[in-house]
Amino acid sequence: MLALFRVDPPATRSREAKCQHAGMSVDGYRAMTSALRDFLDLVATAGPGADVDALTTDLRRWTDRLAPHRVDESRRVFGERFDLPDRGQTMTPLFVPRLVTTVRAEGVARFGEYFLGSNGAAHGGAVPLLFDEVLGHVVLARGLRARTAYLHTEYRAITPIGRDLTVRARVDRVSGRKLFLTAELSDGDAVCAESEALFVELRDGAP
Ligand SMILES: CCCCCCCCCCCCCC(=O)SCCNC(=O)CCNC(=O)[C@H](O)C(C)(C)COP(=O)(O)OP(=O)(O)OC[C@H]1O[C@@H](n2cnc3c(N)ncnc32)[C@H](O)[C@@H]1OP(=O)(O)O
Repeated sequence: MLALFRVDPPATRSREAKCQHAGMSVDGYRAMTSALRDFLDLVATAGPGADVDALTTDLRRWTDRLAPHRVDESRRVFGERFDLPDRGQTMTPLFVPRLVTTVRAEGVARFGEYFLGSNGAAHGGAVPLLFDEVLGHVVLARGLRARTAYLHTEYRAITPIGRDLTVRARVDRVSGRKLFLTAELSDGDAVCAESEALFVELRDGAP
């Protein structure tokens, strides 16, 4: 999981600068992570006939191409593209925000095949991953540096793979540095999962 950082104009500028420095256009980076999501979904769905040896050779070649570009965390782009709906990362299920305010967030979520647990249901660990992401949007919109202290998830029904789902999150209560939030994931009228979380605003100097 990631720590949250204040989103303000200087931070945004530095993120844009990171991409320019890396020679990555806005559209180019978006297309790359989208292609990577598609690839991961297809890896997950591949049957025994897939040409695994050739793919492994190709993948190894791409890995070797990327290896010299490794940079320290402060200069990385993955997950730092706050101008893109998925932050330019593939670690979490897709979340496309429709609305993000300081008190709530709402959007469309989709679990690709990559997140399958079994029998059409998303992996149980992927559901809180989505909630943490969505709640993170609300906390970030408040301009806070905060971290998840707990995230309790109740699984009400299976979370289906490959469908557009609705996810909603809200701030229920604030007490000093503590933010109590709740979130809900639904498939049409059916609630798939609910979550209660505590985010704690970091003390000055906390890593
Ligand atoms: C443009 C928009 C883009 C949006 C992008 C979105 C990006 C999304 C990115 C994804 C986002 C992902 C985000 C992530 O995933 S963040 C990564 C996952 N989380 C962590 O790694 C956190 C690890 N833990 C810590 O760092 C510390 O323990 C924290 C910072 C949480 C508190 O340590 P700190 O030393 O600061 O505080 P304190 O210990 O004095 O406690 C303070 C108060 O809190 C209460 N308390 C603490 N813990 C618990 C607990 N477990 N249950 C109940 N209560 C708890 C405590 O009793 C006390 O209450 P009170 O006595 O004051 O009443």
